[in-house]
Amino acid sequence: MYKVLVTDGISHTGLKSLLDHPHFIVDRQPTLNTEELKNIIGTYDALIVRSQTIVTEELLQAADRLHVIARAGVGVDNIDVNAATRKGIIVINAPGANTIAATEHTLAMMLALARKIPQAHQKTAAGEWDRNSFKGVELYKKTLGVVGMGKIGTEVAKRAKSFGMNILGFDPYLTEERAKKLGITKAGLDLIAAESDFITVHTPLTNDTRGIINDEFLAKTKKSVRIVNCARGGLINEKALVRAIQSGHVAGAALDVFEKEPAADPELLQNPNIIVTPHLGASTVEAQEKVAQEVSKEIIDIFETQSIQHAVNMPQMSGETQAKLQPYLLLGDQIGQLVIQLLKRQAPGKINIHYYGDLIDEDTELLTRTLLRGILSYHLSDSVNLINVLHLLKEQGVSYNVQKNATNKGFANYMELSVSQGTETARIGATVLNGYGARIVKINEYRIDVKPEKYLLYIKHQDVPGMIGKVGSLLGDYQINIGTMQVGRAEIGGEAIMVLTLDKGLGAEVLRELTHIDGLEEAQLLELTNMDALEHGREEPQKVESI
Ligand SMILES: NC(=O)c1ccc[n+]([C@@H]2O[C@H](COP(=O)([O-])OP(=O)(O)OC[C@H]3O[C@@H](n4cnc5c(N)ncnc54)[C@H](O)[C@@H]3O)[C@@H](O)[C@H]2O)c1
Ligand SMILES: O=C(O)CC[C@@H](O)C(=O)O
Repeated sequence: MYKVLVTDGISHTGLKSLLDHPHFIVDRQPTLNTEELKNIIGTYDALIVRSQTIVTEELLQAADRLHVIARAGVGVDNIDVNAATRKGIIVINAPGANTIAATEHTLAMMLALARKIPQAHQKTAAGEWDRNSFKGVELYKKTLGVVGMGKIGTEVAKRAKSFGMNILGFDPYLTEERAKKLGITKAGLDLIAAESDFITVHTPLTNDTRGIINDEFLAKTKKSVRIVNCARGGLINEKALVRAIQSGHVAGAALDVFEKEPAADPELLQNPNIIVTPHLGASTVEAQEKVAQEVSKEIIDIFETQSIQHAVNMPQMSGETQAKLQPYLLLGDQIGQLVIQLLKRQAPGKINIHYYGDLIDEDTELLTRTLLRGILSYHLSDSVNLINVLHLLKEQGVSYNVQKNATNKGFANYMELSVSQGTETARIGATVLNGYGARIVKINEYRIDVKPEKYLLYIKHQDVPGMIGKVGSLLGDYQINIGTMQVGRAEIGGEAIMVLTLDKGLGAEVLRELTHIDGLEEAQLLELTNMDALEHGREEPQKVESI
């Protein structure tokens, strides 16, 4: 059973798939304080939060079992993602599930700002019939500057166009072609400042975007500009905004998000030209159901099938790419494990990965992480996973290099992994053969054809007659059944290797006896101890013996 802790107000209906699932226990605790959360987090496998719960490094230190943190929404700025990554915890979100809600809230705020609706409502509700103080402005034929043309920015732009607005869009990823298709103008920040009657921000809060609307920017804006922020507090420098409104340069602002939440600054909250909502952008029945549904489904997928779609600390890939890469991922983990054993269990110093043939057209980042995890897992066991593997490599001072090559090395797809320490290098080449499955086709400089199995006996020997018989007979004496046997040699009569798949493992005694055979130089049992786990998603510690 997996235990899931749900903090913050998350839609009950949206959590249904988790609540009904026989493998999950869901615990809803929306009112925990930091200390209470820290005291109980150690017993949970997954945590679902909205924006209120702050997931700090300190909290994560107590999260011994935590495998997934799910943000039922988009922004993950309430989660210390780096600390989660270091701990190997997957952080997922639900991008897109609240796009429409946030878009509609932005438009509602823009219209309310233009027509002073909250101010008019307040006075009218208080019994005053004032038809003179609330003359607004129209959106029609006005220019809207959209900073951040991602999902929400784009939807806002589309809807604002239907009001007859001219749209200027700024986003490093906005191409001329997409701008043209949307019927908007691709602009820089300076043009947005100079031309816009309304400006709305829709970027995440990053080092680059913090204070993107500041004194300097506001000084370049048109007089009477109106500003909307339904993205993240901190994108607008609040002090600068208040100054610009007080001076009469900026006509007003509509804010759903604040530098500090809950917002308390009276200069903002009591300013007659600023309208505010308490971070309600995503607060619709539909959006809340959808974010909860999406993260629930993904949590089930992660624990039940290891498929991850929306991790913010993992490479993203489509389901189609994931399905295509699946056989390579399994093989990648296996050759990662084997290559480090071939290096005689030394810690890796340098790792080289080469992809050839069909693989060069795929997004191989996840495959690379899988290979690297296979290597590191020998020494670090299950503390290494696809999330923290790059961090751990860096921490261990291990460098890795990935190259893609269009030549096919005789196979439709081929990957080669080499690991070095000092002057020693171990190398494995592998492929997935259409209709036949995974094969190891190279070990060091020797060509071979071996299907990866749980127990592989690797023997280095002189290429002399009788060697196969002697090895077979000794293993027979110990009741060790041989599944397959493959030999590879560089030249007749020179050095050669033999790789046998065995039905069971063998101990140091057998290995020692093998090395007593004349002409047999080295015998090593290579063991893939997580074969079952790889297929079913659990990992077990590894054990290897060699002589
Ligand atoms: N108020 C709410 O309740 C609410 C609800 C949903 C989302 N949000 C917030 O809205 C924002 C946008 O969400 P989204 O789903 O559209 O995200 P998104 O990732 O689809 O889009 C963000 C866009 O910002 C762009 N960007 C990044 N840095 C930039 C920069 N320096 N200048 C210009 N553009 C830059 C990116 O290229 C990207 O296209 C996020 O901050 C999100 O957290 C708020
Ligand atoms: O959970 C919320 O209500 C806030 C959501 C929003 O800020 C987001 O980034 O998705």
